[in-house]
Amino acid sequence: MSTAAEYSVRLTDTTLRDGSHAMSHKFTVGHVRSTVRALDDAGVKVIEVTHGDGLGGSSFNYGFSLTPELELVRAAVDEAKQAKIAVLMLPGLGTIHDLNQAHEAGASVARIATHCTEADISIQHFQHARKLGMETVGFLMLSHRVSPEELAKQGRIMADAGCQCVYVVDSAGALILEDVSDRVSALVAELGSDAQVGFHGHQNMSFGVANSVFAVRAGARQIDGTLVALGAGAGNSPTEVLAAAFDRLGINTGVDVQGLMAAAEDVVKPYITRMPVMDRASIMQGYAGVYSSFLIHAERAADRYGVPAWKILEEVGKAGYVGGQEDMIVDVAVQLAGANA
Ligand SMILES: CC[C@H](O)CC(=O)C(=O)O
Ligand SMILES: [Mn+2]
Repeated sequence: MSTAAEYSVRLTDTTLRDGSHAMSHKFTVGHVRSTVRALDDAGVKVIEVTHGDGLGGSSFNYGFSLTPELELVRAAVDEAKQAKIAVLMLPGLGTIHDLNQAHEAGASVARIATHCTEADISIQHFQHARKLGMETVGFLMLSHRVSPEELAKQGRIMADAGCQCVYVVDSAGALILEDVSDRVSALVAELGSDAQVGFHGHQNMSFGVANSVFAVRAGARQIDGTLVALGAGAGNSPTEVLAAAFDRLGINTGVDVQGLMAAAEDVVKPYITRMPVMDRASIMQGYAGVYSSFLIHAERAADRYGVPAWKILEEVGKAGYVGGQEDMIVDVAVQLAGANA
């Protein structure tokens, strides 16, 4: 293992994508411009801007965006002086057509996300993004659901398709320390120089930053965060804390730590309508291994059917539902309400 001073890591900020879940997809062009300006000035190299569920996510099932996402992407591209603008896409929810439009709007990084056992559905999207000249990142979501060895095999599928960095995505905030480093190490061993490895953490059990340190020490070279932890579930690893902690550990990120603290405090905090919190429902997501973006859906179902959100999420965890099965949350709530009656 190398010493901390040898590490160099690229931070990707996804306040304007994962944070969209916590904002009920109500970002405005003004939010995007002020956030991109602050992140760009602080030296963050990649800024993700999309509906919380990726390109094409604005829908009845996932929640409608207040502002069309291409308008937000264009504003971000216009505002950024040095940062690349990234978009996220889940094959099936978004299509190649959406990717083309995002590219035309100026996005230069394509982040393609699949469930951790379904990497094969991303092949044509990586191939296409590379043809467009975009940088590519692969998201293996709910990474806690499979062993490090299985995750590495899925990463190999993405890398062979043209993915340049495969992420261990802790969508449920369920991974704890060595759970992360074991997965990152397995991917690093499998991918070698074919692709980098990244880590995307959630705070449901408060491990986002510590897990990111473990990821870096195991060889991850791209790390995600959001300002003020704004994101699904109890939120993401806070970018400003990642920057400060990495700086103290001698992990080079090239960002302005004070600038990010100011961005969090003065730019993002004032517009947050719902602060990410570790409460019974979000902690249950980490504990039971439930997709973080299910939180708001579970809270709505809880209000409607009179059963606690944490209980719905506990049952959703037992059932093992994955992203895309949001409608099953209502089903679980109805069952619980029926059992209570
Ligand atoms: C839209 C997919 C999801 O929110 C991606 C992600 O950030 C995660 O799985 O944590
Ligand atoms: Mn996330």
